Amino acid sequence: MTCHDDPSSDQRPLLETLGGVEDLKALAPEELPRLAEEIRRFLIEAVAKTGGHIGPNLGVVELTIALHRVFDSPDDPVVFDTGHQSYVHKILTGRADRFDGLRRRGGLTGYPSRAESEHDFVENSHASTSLSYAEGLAKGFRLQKRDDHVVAVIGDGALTGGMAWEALNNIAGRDDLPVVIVVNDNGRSYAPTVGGLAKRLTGLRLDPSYEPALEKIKTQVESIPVFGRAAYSALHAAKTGIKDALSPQGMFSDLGLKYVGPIDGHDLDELTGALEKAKNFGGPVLVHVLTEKGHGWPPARADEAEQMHAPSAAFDPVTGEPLGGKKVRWTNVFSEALIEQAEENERIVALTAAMAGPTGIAPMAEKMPERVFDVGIAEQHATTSAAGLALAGLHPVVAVYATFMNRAFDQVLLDVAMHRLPVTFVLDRAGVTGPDGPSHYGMWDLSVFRVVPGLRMAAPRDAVTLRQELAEAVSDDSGPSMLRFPTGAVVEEIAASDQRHGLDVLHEDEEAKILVLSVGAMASLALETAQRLSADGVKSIVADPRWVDSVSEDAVKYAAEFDLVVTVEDGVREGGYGDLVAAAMRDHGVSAPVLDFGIPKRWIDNGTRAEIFEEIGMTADNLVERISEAVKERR
Ligand SMILES: Cc1ncc(C[n+]2csc(CCOP(=O)(O)OP(=O)(O)O)c2C)c(N)n1
Ligand SMILES: CC(=O)[C@@H](O)[C@H](O)COP(=O)(O)O
Ligand SMILES: [Mg+2]
Repeated sequence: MTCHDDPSSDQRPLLETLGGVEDLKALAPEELPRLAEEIRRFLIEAVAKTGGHIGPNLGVVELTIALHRVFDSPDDPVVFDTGHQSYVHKILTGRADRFDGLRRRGGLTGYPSRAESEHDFVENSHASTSLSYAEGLAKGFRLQKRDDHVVAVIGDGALTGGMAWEALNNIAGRDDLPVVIVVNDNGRSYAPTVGGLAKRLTGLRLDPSYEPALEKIKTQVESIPVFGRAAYSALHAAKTGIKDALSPQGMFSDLGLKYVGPIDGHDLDELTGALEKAKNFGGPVLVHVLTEKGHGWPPARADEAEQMHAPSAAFDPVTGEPLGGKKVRWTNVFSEALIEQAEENERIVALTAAMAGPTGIAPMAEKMPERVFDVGIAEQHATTSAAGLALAGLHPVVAVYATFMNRAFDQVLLDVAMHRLPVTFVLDRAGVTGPDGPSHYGMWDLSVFRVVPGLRMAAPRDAVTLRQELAEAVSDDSGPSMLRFPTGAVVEEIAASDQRHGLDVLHEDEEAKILVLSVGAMASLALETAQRLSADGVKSIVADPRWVDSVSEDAVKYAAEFDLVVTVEDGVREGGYGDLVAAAMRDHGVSAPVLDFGIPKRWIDNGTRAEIFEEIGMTADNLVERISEAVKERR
């Protein structure tokens, strides 16, 4: 343990002296601003190499320092909502030396990880869950007569998710729960947070009667020689108390929640005072902390669109500019195609759950602001609001990441499909994504949504089919439709040589005895496999079904002409397209075996998309080997 009595005694970077939270608690208060500065510099240098959530984490440096000095993690669990802002927490809990592998296979994950540390609790990267975890933990502590606290750090964006309010209702219903809710209010999700809640929070943040008054007091009092700081910290307590009285906190206190704030989330003294107060309150309390996303780093602050929320690749540590070339991504093609469709059809409107930029909706919002709706991080509401828009005679397009669509299954099934409403869902990041880990893989949609009666599902294989299938979807008003495509760069065209039995033929050997059905972007892998098989004298046809929610009788009869049917999909194998084809063939008495390649039903650690495909055998080497074996067995 390094002596911290006299900060000047040890000029080593403080960060290097921190082995864990105990070392942090041993630091003198006057050393903390230097530590915060070191952490900021460390974050920028480290995340610039790997990509990651630099903006959100620069915003919680002081907050996380204060949290770990006031509370006793892990006895007092600190639960981070969404978890993308937990890098500082990882640094302070002894993992600074592992950031060179951030978000990389075998390295530090970009979210809390129980395998990494006893200080980590929630690994799910989906927003708005933290308060429910905290409420459950606190009830468990009460039952076990534990007198520890539970701290939940939830962003203003995550607070727009309905589940957070379900939890708040329960937390506020019991005044004995030792829950400290820290609302990390930076006014942003990616873009500025939307809705009445956001307006209310902004009102509190921008309360003119408070900010300048505070600034004046701070400057005048702190300038008093010798006693200035002591006098100011004494005023702090009084000010926070006065704040409670002055600023109308109806929104939370009406719920029965004790409200503390708003607190300057970059003022360590103020934060510490407020968190100490919350810790000693003895019941559920909400601390409203005002922070800036990207705080302390001009390139992040200057990024109007997203304040460098989540640069997925390396960037220049000085300018923040992305390194590496720009490629045309699936999202870009969708973004342009949506505008083309919307310009031709004024009934088309678009909805996003706080991700207009990442899902490609933003350009349409620029051009047609009255026809684009950002509902906050609220996919369930987005879905049923779209049902309402459809009932009003419009054709809504709901753009979400495939993994986040999971939570709106009931709304898709009953609020949209049972009413046969013309809503088109566009699922970006479908299949294996990579660095964000298993809760971000869009691997369940093909299995989960294909059981929805009347929902048509398309999986485009390239930019051309994305445009075509989006046009087909938004012009079909007979019921709902869903398109899904992966993250990353897109191939402009994988041309079909023929169309037969509702299939696009992409590759055809003469006298082929194997039919390979590839779903969406898996066409490239299927073609590489077929070419390798062909060279070995194993003849096949590769075909793309385009619409993957059903298999026509015509297509099944065609499959009966082959000795072996192979399916390849970027989705969980259980209940996927391969199962659908096998069932359709059984139903029609077609006996050819089906060899189905999909993502195994297990939690797969993060990595690049290629690393994960290698791990699960979604490679031409493995497909060639497995198909060749199957052919040999049939001889
Ligand atoms: C259910 C769900 N929808 C969308 C996302 C994508 N997402 C990740 S972070 C984020 C913004 C979070 O905003 P906030 O909670 O305010 O945290 P901040 O980044 O501002 O600290 C979003 C929309 C998600 N993780 N989960
Ligand atoms: C935390 C979160 O859910 C998003 O920020 C996500 O990390 C973005 O993923 P992409 O990098 O694929 O857009
Ligand atoms: Mg926010």
